[in-house]
Amino acid sequence: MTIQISPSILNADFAHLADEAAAVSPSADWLHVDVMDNHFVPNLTLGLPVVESLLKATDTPLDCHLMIEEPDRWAPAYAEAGAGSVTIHAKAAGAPVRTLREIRRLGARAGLALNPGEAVEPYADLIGEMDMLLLMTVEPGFGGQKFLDMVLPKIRRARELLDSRDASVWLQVDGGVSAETIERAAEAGADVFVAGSAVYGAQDPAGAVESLRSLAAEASGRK
Ligand SMILES: O=C(CO)[C@@H](O)[C@H](O)COP(=O)(O)O
Repeated sequence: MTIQISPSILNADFAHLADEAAAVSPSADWLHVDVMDNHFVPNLTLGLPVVESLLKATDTPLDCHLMIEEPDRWAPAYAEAGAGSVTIHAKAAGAPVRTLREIRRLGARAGLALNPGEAVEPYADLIGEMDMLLLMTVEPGFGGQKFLDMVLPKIRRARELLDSRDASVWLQVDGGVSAETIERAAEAGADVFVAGSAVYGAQDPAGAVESLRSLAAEASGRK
């Protein structure tokens, strides 16, 4: 599995999203879009109209992370609009299997997300329904939080579980990922890294993406 970096635009300048996308586009594998509804998480960000505009403004595929209630109702529209990946939260979904299948049917990669305190084992039977498992390494809602080391054992368990069922499923981590923490997450088995402040807080966002990629590749022994 190759190392992939997905800069989070939560930490970008929302008044200049097209420019912010362009600032990482030579290096980033994805652009991570945090959709928050102020119900599932205590923050409100953006929704489908902004995603539709962003899709026209960049060639970098969008990795839409839905931190919303009723993802079963809303997720298909993001896939239909052209997002490359759509991730729903397991505990918010009433019918996760149906929704993951619908996301795939509409041509996007389907992701399932777990908060730091949620175990991975109850979702083992859903592995065949997903293209990516997202393990939050902070409580969802805000950028700039501290990486939670307590999630590392879960990353290791998830990696083993995924490899034993379907090694093609990506393992994403999101929250507090930086030059100081990415090696620990990569060693534990993550292969897709969301980074907000570590990229958009840097003088050279594209350079920061490349530095993170090198650190993760070195730590994991993968390219
Ligand atoms: O989903 C979230 C926060 O809920 C993340 O995507 C953050 O936007 C990541 O920001 P940093 O922790 O990297 O600053």
